[in-house]
This record gives sequence, structure tokens and C-alpha cells, in this order.
Amino acid sequence: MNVHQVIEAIHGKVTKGISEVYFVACGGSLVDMYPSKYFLESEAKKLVAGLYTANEFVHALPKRLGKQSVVIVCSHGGNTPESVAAAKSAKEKGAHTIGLTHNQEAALLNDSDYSFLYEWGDDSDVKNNPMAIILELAVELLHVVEGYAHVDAFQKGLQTINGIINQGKKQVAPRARVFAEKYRNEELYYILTSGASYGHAYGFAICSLMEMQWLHAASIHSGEFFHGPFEVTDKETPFILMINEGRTRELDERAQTFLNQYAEKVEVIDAKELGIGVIADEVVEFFNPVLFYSIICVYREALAEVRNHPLETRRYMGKVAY
Ligand SMILES: N[C@@H]1[C@@H](O)[C@H](O)[C@@H](COP(=O)(O)O)O[C@@H]1O
Repeated sequence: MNVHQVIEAIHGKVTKGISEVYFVACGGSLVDMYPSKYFLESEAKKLVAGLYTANEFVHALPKRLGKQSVVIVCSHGGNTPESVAAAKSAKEKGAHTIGLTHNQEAALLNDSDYSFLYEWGDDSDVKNNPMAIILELAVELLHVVEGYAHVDAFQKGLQTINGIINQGKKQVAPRARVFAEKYRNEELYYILTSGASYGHAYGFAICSLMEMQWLHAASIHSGEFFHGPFEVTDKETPFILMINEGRTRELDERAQTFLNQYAEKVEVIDAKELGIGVIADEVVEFFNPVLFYSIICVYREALAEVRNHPLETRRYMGKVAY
């Protein structure tokens, strides 16, 4: 079943109408759901959206959860215990579950009413990766529940974004190498952005830098920067600023203006400069994170190489009890 068919099927079963959708996962998979939560919170008049790290969902189930709910669970490996348990809890409450994984043997599939075995890797089109599939699920859900005026524009964006990414990756490759050389001995980074992309600032900090490079990092929302964090700004501290195209661009530009004045180690990744502007204004902001994820992967690979710290190296994950 494709995205449209899955949502139609659930819509057909929920007589009183789907009233909420929960996005549940851990780590990188959770981060891939953030744009969808942002999309629904921004565009829905009635449909309620929630984003949960899986273990919190299991331990503090939302009271609204029930037969009118859709719960989307994503797990790349498909066997993360917290995510598998979350799908089970959702099913026990009568919710309609959609599981996404890259593993056809995934335990997650046992409690998924509908499932997507998604593509992964450098050669795949991003529209077949989990972030875009989940976003498409959110768009379809909104459309069946209350109508969404920009479905066609969104679909066009989905067809366009992979080409923008391929071009963008080439564009930033030399910059990423310079960045990696320049910052190879840094031990802490702050990652700033806003809007639909904020999840990927968090993801770059916790997965790419902390987990995969054992570096200290924190994400800061560009809007929050001026409400505390900017006090640490100096010429020694590195910042990575992802500037969105769309409504929240102004927040990122405000951070940029400040950093240009008081910081020196600032790496800017600007979606507009990378060509995202060809996507329609009404939907472009939801595609920023899809672009940024692929672009920051170029940076993390460059960093891993010069630091001689392969992205797969772990000392605790999957090695000790936790
Ligand atoms: N860095 C990894 C993530 O990349 C992964 O997404 C998450 C959950 O794993 P899975 O998606 O297999 O459930 O664990 C860690 O956080």
C-alpha cells in the first residue's frame, strides 16, 4: 500500500474521524519525525499532533490515545525495544499503527497495522527515505481529516528535493573539507536553526557529533538563542547555523547577524543559497530539514575522516548493559 492508500484505509475505519496523530521513535528516527509534527502544528486546525521519545510514550501514554488515533512508529533497525514497546502500547489502546523500518524482519512489524519498508543509503531518492515518507503521511492525514490546500505543491516539492540535494552536496563538499580541517581539534559545537529543521539541529548534536564523534554538542533554537545561550558567544566557540527558507528565516538571520558581530567560528548552511527556493512558497519550509540532513551528513563525513574517528565507532551502544 502506498501512503495515500494507507491513510484512506485508516480514514475509512475511523467513523468519528481521526483526531490525533502521534509520532514515536528514538534518536535519529525521532528526529526524522520532527518536520511532520511541525507541519501539523503549523497547518492543522483540528488534527492534534504529538512527538514522543518512545520510552516516554510507553511510560506516560497520552490520555487522548485511542481508536481515533494514528500512531506512527519509526525504527531503522526495527528492533529498538522502546519503539517496539510503544507500538504494542498503541495497539493495546486500539490506535491505528503505522510502522516504518529498513529491516523486513523487524519486531516492530508485529504491532504495525500498516508498514513501510523504506529505502536507505546514498543512492536512494530522499522521497523514499523515512523523513519524507512520514511527512507525506502527515500531509495525507491532514488532507483526509480537514483538507489541505497545498497537496499538489507538496507533491511537486517531493519530486524536486532530491535533485536540489544532489546539487547541494556537490556545492558544499569543498566547504565541508575546509570546515573539517579548520575545526578538527574542537571539542564542542552549538547547532542553531528554527522551524521544521530544529529536530535536525538536535539530531546533528546528539547523533552525529555526540554519538558518532564523541564530541560535545547542543542544539539551540534560533529564536531561543537570544534568551540565554547567546551569552556564551565568543571568538573561540564554534557555531553551525542552518538558515531555513520560509517563514522562520528571519529568526535564523537574526542569529547570523549577531554571530557575525561577536563570534568568529561560524559555519553557515543556507537552504536558499543551496537552491531550495524553486519549491513553492507555501510548502518550501517543510523541505528545509530534508535538505539539511543530507548536507550535514557531508560535513560529518568530512569531520570523521580528518579526525580519524569512523562514524560507526561506539564504546557503549550495543556493547554494555543500559
Ligand atoms: N544514533 C542512533 C539513531 O540513529 C537511531 O535512530 C536510534 C534508534 O534506532 P532505530 O532507528 O533503529 O530504532 O538509535 C540511536 O540514536
